[in-house]
This record gives sequence, structure tokens and C-alpha cells, in this order.
Amino acid sequence: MSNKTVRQLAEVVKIPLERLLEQLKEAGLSASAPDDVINEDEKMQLLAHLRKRHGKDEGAAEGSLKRVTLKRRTVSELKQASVPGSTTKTISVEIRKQKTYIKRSEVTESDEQRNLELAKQAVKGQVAPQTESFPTAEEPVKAQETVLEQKKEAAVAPEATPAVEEQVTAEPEVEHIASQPIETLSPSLAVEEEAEVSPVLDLEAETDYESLVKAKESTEARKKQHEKDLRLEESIKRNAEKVRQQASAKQEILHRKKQEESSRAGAGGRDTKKAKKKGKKTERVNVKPEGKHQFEMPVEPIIKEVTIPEMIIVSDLAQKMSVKAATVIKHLMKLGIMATINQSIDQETAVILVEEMGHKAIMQSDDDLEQEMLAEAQADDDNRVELPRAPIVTIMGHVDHGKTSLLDYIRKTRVAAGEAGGITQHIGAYQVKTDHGSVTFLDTPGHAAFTAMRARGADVTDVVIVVVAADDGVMPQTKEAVEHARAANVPIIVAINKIDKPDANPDKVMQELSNINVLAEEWGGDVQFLRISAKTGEGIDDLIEALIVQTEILELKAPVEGAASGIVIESRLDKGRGVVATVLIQKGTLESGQMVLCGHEYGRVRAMFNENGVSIKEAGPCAPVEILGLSGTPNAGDEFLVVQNERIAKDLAKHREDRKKLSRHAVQQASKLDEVFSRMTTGEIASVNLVLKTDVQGSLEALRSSLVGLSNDEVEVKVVFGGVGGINEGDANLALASGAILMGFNVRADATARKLIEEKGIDLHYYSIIYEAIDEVKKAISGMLAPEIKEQIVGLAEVRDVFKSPKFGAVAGCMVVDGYVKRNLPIRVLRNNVVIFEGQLESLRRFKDDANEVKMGMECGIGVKNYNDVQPGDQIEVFERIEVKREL
Ligand SMILES: Nc1nc2c(ncn2[C@@H]2O[C@H](COP(=O)(O)OP(=O)(O)OP(=O)(O)O)[C@@H](O)[C@H]2O)c(=O)[nH]1
Repeated sequence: MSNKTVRQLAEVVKIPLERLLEQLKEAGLSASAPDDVINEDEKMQLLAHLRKRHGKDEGAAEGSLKRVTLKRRTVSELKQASVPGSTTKTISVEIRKQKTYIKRSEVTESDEQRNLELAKQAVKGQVAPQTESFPTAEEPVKAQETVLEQKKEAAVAPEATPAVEEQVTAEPEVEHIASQPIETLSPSLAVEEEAEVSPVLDLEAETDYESLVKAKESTEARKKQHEKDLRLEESIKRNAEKVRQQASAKQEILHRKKQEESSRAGAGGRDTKKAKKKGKKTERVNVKPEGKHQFEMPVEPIIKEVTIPEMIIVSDLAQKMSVKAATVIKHLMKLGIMATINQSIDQETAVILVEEMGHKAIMQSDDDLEQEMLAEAQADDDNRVELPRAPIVTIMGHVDHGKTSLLDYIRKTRVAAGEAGGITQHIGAYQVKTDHGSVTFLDTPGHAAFTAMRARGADVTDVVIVVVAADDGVMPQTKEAVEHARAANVPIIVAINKIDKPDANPDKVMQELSNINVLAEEWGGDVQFLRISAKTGEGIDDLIEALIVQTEILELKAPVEGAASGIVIESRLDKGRGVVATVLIQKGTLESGQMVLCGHEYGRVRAMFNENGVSIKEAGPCAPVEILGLSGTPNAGDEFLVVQNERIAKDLAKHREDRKKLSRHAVQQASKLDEVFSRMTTGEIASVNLVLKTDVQGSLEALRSSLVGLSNDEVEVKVVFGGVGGINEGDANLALASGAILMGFNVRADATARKLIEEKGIDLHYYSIIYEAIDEVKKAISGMLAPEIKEQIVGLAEVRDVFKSPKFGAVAGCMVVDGYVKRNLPIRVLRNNVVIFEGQLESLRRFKDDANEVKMGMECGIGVKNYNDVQPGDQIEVFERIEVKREL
């Protein structure tokens, strides 16, 4: 606030000196010369005079002045050397600034609201660029906006200035102005505070000083508003801080809890540590808000009801009793059982253990558990209306007799003609529509597949077509097919094929079949015989007719309504589509999108296709369909059913998987020879089923008739299948499916059959004397099986080469492939799994030394006493005779 001379004032307010002198004179001030000094009071006096002269008092000014526009014009010069060394270029830049201030009262309520919002956003750090704001020096946003305005208005002088330079010049200018002390910008007038944003006033238009005062007032009002906003902002911040504090308090509690747990783990011994290492869940501790444990030590022992399935893993049992596995193992040791944490123990042992530990054991059979779960899974099944259904047919026969050709012919003519699109892919089953109804064919030709399915518990086939070539007659596999179909109690239809061939002799076929008790209707029997040609199609319609007739006799029925169930025919993993399973629906209707369980796999049916690859939404009984969406590939023969929800499907699948792991031998335990009598006496069985394999046809017939002759009033001895040759997988499957005992007379099981026999626990007996076999079965059915000497095979060696030795004769260079070979034990020589010699070892050598025993994986030289016909490829079986105590 300094005094100024009249000249200085005229310069500052930019009006001619004379005019100012005149105005001073009019106002009655003493200053009359340019160098006279004017003080603050005189300035105010001049101001009052000017107001009066324009007839404006304060009130009027207040009413009228609502908007003030401040302008500033600056001209500056920029020096620029474009290239180093060249002459410097001077650029003039003129910048005009304009700012409009709106009186506070004009600000509408909505503007205030928006301001409030802005304040809130500022707290959150989300201020959006504004297009309008107030001249509050504190707002950094404002300065930035001013720059934007300047940029818009900057008028570039004749020497065109690049936009970049313009910006460079304009920006610091504003910052500079904003930070300058107010006084230096407006030294002479009482509007200093405004000057921070409006440095130079254009008084030429005699802008009213009063309005500037008003502007000052409105700025104060805005400031107040701003303060209010700031207070709001503060309160928002405080709230945010509160929330933060609460969160960190929570964090603190969690942290403390963890620390407590880890300190307890440190003191709790090895078990807890181990459990942690393995990533097992440790017991959850509830912490009260004050950080206290909720757990209270039980005051008396808790007696639990422990359900025990047929087999249970030690760790699971421990968990059920809420004790450590080590405790269970300790108790098991007391019972004389050494078991590890992952081993399973049987139900009886588990019950004793549970009772011993003071709990109550509830025995639960796996079947009960599964039935319970299934009952929960399936809707009420009993009250559904059953309607006639199509027969399910399997085609069997000897190699090259025309099974595939017959299937192909039916498929091509029937399916392709009836359905648009024709055959697009292979599917394990397909349905043929006829005038009298439909027929479903299982495209798994051969009795091996048929029996393998049965062995897995899937008796799907209603009728078997046995194909016999008219030019070839009944062959070994024809007989096998007949026997397999009979073992399954399935009616047979005989198709005499290739009747178009000149050398066809259907009568011969009929004759041969009658020899194995397959008698044609026209010969007084009960089997339909049809003459067909899979090549020309002759008689095939009649064959289908015959099938329909057979269906009528069988009165096949199935419910159409309700949840579907059936059998898995085959499954595969498709690269593009995932698991593809072909299922045959036996009951109910399967709909796309339903949850299904197949063996130990499950999933929602994502898509469904019929045998022609056409997408369908639902399928009824006897329809074969491909379904997508299962969790894995189920086995052929697995049962499939629709369940209510995924949880049940998952539980059942897991239960089945566990059961499979635990009880591998459960399936066939019921068919042991030494259990025959006890099962007979309990009324469980009334027949002894046998599968016989012999070295020659003669011994087969002799054995068969002798064994069947053992039947009496109480029990029937049935040979479900008899054949010549080594025991193969099909024989093992048949024994499994028909609950039969396998008997090998001078024959052995091949590797695959051995694996299956071992896996399923099938009872297999080898004999080399017919009398022995008969005697054993006789004793079994009369309950007289006494302790006796049993043979146990201890090793098997394969003959790789044969050398002639002057001392020992033929010496077989062998590799021991199983068990061990011992010098003093008896041996047998096998060729193609048939026994060709039984005797003793003459010599056993490793390199040039005599050996007493040679183990699996080692080579040795074997000389067989009194036998010189050993050949490469033969097998030498070493066995010992041990005494077995029988328990009936
Ligand atoms: N002339 C004539 N040839 C036939 C007839 N049926 C089949 N064949 C021929 O017999 C041969 C064997 O037929 P397949 O259908 O492959 O016999 P398969 O029983 O399925 O044979 P495998 O699958 O090996 O067990 C093929 O060359 C067929 O063309 C027929 O009715 N007449």
C-alpha cells in the first residue's frame, strides 16, 4: 500500500494523465500536477466520486454486477536456434487470457451439488477433468484448466509459432502468475486479492470498482463453500480411516490366531507337523472376538457310533473315531495285526478294534451302502408302467462265417434306407426298424465280447444269432458260441449263411448242430433255423421276422417313463469331443442335460447322438446312444443310470472306486471248489458249474461225462463249457460270468488269462489224471474234501535255445520268466500251454557251474531227465507239492 504520483497512477490504470488530473479535480482532490502524490485516502475519495458521477451506489452495483470478466494480454518473444551454429530466430508470441467470474448467488443448487460430488471424488482421488470451475487459487485443477483456455485463445503472431512452443510459453506463465504475491500485480487498487488471477484490469471501459468489491465478496462466499466442502472431505476421510482401522484390527486377530496355531504345532509333537507338511487340514480353532478359545476339554469319554464298511483304511477308521492313526495302529498291534496307515483292514477286525476303543461299531455292507445311495439317487422305480420293447441281439459264430457281413447288410439296407444321413460313424450298437417293430443289434460280434460283458455283470442280450457258413459247417467256435449262449440262458436262432454259394450244404449244418443238441423246429426241436445270404440279402427279412417272433415269445417289456438306466456298450476318448460313451438304454427315457453315473464315472449329458450321428434330445428303451460329458471312460458292461444331482453321482462314483480298490477278490470268492459243500448245505447253490479245457478231444469227452455223472438229488454238476486247448481270457471270463470253477486237464492258462484269474480270484485247478479231477469234484460235493497234497507252481522258464551235450543229452538254454527254478523239484514241459511231458530235472546250470536255484530274470541251462525233445519256445514249469488243510 504505497503512495503514488498522479503520473504513476495514470500509467498503472492506463488512462491519459490529463484525464486523471481532470477527474482528481472533479473529485475535489488537491493533487493537480503530474508529480503530486496521491495517498490511499485520496484514492478512495476518487473512487467514491467516480461512483457518484455514474449514478451507481453500492446497492445498485450489487444488484447489477453478477459477472466479471478479466482479461490479460501478453506479448513475449522466443529465441530459437534451429540448427547449432545457424542464426537465432526470434518468434513473437501473443497470449490473451480471459477469465469470467460468476457471482456466487448465480451458482445454482445443482452446481453446488456437483461441487460436493467433486469434493467426494477428490477424496477418493478420482477427480474427472472439469469444464467449468471457480477461481479458487487453491484448486490445482483450476490452474490446469486455465492453461487449456489459454491454449485455445492464444493468438499466434505473424511469424507462425508451432503449437508446441505456444504451449511451452503459456504454461509457465500461468504458474508464475498464480504464485506471485498479490501486491506486486495490483499495487494501486483495492482489489489486490482478485489480482492473483486477474493481474491487470482494463479500466478503459471504466469497470466499476464496486463490482470488484462485489467480486471480492463473492470470492469470500465461495471460499466459505470451499471450506464447507473441505470439512465434508475431512469427514469422508475420517470415515475411510475408521474402516481401515477396523480391517487392520481383523487382520491382527487373524495373525494372532495363526501365531497361536503355529506355537501349538511346535509343542504338539510330530504328528501335527507331519500333517502340516503333507498339507493336511489341521483342526480348526474357533477364536472368540476377545481371542479366547471356544474349545473346552470334554469331561467324560465320548462314545461314537462308527459305521464300518466291508473294508476300511486305517486312517479313515482313525478319523471316524477322532483319534490319531498311530493310536489305531497301536491297538491293531495289540491284536497281532501289523498294518500301516494306508492299509485296509477287514470289517471283523475293524469292529473288534472299535469296540476295544470304547466306541460302538455299526457294520455296513457295501451293497447296503450302495443300495441306500442308489435309492436316494433314483426316483421311485417300482410303479412304472412297462411296455413291450425291442429285442437286443448279439451275433456269434466261427471266424469268416459272415458275422460282420450280416451286420453290415442289415445296417446298410435298413438303417440307411430309414434314416436320412445314413451311416456316418461306428457305434457299438444300432437299432433296425421293421414293420413289426424294432430290433437292436449289439455290434460286438463273437462270444468272447459277449461273455466279457456278462463277466462284468451285464446280461443285456435277449437273443443270440449263431451264424454258420453253409459251405463250412459247424466249427470249434460255432460250438463255443452255442455253449456261451447256453451258459447265459439266452435263446438261439441259427442263421445258415452263404447259401448263395454252389457248395452250400445247409442240411449238413443242421445235422452237425443236432449233434450238439441244437435241434431245428422242423426236426422237432425248439430252435429257429434260417437260410440266408449276407451277400445277396436272401432270407434276411425272414431272419428279422424270426427275431420279432422270438421277442413275442419272450414278452420283453420295459418302462418308458422315468429316469433312464442301462448298460455301457463301449467308450473311448475322442480328441475333439472328450469322453464318448455308447450306452444302451434298458429302462426309462434319457434326456440331454441329465446327470448320469456310469460305473465309477459320472457327468452331465452334454450332447446325445443316435447310431447315425444325428443329435437327439431324448432316447427311450433299447435305443443305443452316444453320450458326451462323462468324467472318464467307463468300462463296457458298466451299468449307467440317471441320478438326481451331481453330489449323489460324485459320492456313488467315489464309493464304487473305493470299493474296487479295496475288494479286488470279492467277485469270485463264491465259486471255490472247497466251498461248494458249505454253500450247498446252506442252500445257497444247487449246482456246481465247471469250465473244462483239455489237451485232446478224447479226454474232454471222458471228463465231461464223468463229471456230469456226479450229479445227485441235491446238486447238479454242470459243464458250462468244455473245449480243447490252453485256457484263454474268454474261458476265464466265462468262468467268472457263470460262477464256474476252471479246470485244466494237461493244459495251462496263457498270460492274459492268468492275469484275469489272479485279479478276479477265479478258482483254477490243473489235473493230469482224469481220476484225480473226478475224485476231487466228488469229494467237494459230498463235503469230504480231506487235507491233501496240492500242487503249487513255483517257477516258469522259457526255452530260448537247445544245445546238445554229450553228457546230459539235450540241454535247454532258458530264461526264468516267473518265480524260480530249483534243482530238486518236479517239472513239466509245456508247448502252446499244453503239457507234453512231466518229470524231473537232470541238470541245472548257470554258465558252466551247477546251480541249486535260479531266480526270475536269469538265464540257465536245464537238462530234462529222460526227455530229449525240448524245443525253443517251450516252457518248463517247476512245481512243488504242498499239504493243504481244508476247512469246510
Ligand atoms: N458268397 C458269400 N460270401 C459271404 C457271405 N457272407 C460273408 N461272405 C464272405 O465271407 C468272408 C468273411 O465274412 P465276414 O463277414 O468277414 O466274416 P466274420 O464272421 O465277420 O469274420 P471274422 O470277423 O473274422 O470273425 C468275406 O469275404 C465275405 O465277403 C455270403 O452270404 N455269401
